Amino acid sequence: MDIMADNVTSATIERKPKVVARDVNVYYGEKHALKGVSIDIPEKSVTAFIGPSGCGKSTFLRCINRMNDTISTARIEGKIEIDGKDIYDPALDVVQLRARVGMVFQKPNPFPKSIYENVVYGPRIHGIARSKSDLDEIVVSSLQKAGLYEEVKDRLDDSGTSLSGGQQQRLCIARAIAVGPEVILMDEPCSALDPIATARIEELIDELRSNFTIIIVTHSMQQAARVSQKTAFFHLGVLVEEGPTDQIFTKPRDKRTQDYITGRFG
Ligand SMILES: Nc1ncnc2c1ncn2[C@@H]1O[C@H](COP(=O)(O)OP(=O)(O)OP(=O)(O)O)[C@@H](O)[C@H]1O
Repeated sequence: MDIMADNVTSATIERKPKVVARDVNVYYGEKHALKGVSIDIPEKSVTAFIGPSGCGKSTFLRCINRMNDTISTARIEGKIEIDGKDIYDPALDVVQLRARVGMVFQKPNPFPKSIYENVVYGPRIHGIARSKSDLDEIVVSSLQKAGLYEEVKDRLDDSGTSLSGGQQQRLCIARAIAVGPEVILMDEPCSALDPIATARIEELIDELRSNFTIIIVTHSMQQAARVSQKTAFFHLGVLVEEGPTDQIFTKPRDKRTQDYITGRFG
C-alpha cells in the first residue's frame, strides 16, 4: 500500500497558521454563544466551518474581522491573532484590520453604483490608489482574480445590481480583493445562488486559495468537502472537532461529528 498517498496527501500537510484563536468565548448579553474555541487556521488554504443552525459558525467568523464589535450586546473573551499579532489589541486600527480581513456575505450586496465604482470604493477610502490609471489597473486585476472581467469588461459603467446573482457575488469578491486582503471570510456565499453559479464560485475559491487564506461558513457538507482542506465542526457553541477535511468526512473522531455528517441531525 502507498502509505504516502494514504496518510500524507497534500491536503493533510498543514500550512503555517495565519489565524490563531485561543479559548474564544462570545456572549450576546446573557447568552453564551461561543464556548472556548481554539483553532489554527492555515494560511493560503480553505477552512470550512460546518454545523447545525445556531451553533456559532457565523459568530466565530465575525470575531476574525471584529464585525461583532458592531453588535452592542456582543462581548468577546480569549485571544485571536493574525500573523502572531493580537487583533483585539486596543491600539489596533479596526478599519485597517477589515482591509486585511475581507468579508463576503450570504446575499450578494453590491453597492447601487457602477461595477467600476464597486471595485474602487475600498481602494479609494483606504488611500491605496488615487490616480485614475492606478484605479483602472485595480479594477481589471480584481475583476480578473474574481473571474468576472471577461463578462463585464465592456460594461464597467453599468450598475452592479444589474448583474446576475452569481455575477454579483463575484463582484463582491472582486470588491473584497481590491484592497489587497490576506484573509477572506465567506459567510455562506452560495446560499442565494443556483447550482451553476455555485459551481463557478467554488472554482473561484479553489483558484483564490493560492493567494489568500479563506474561511467559509457553509451549510452544505458537499461544498465543505469540495472546497476546503480543513474543516471545523461546531455544535451548540462548541468547536467539537477540526482536522483535514478528508479525515473529518471519512473518519470523524467524535460521535456528534459522525451523526452530523451522516445526516442524523442538523
Ligand atoms: N446579534 C445577536 N444577538 C443575540 N444573539 C445572537 C446574535 N447573533 C447570533 N445570536 C445567537 O448566537 C447563536 C449562534 O448564532 P450564529 O449566527 O453564530 O450561528 P450559525 O451557526 O452561524 O447559524 P446559521 O447556520 O443559522 O447561520 C444562536 O443561538 C443565535 O441565536
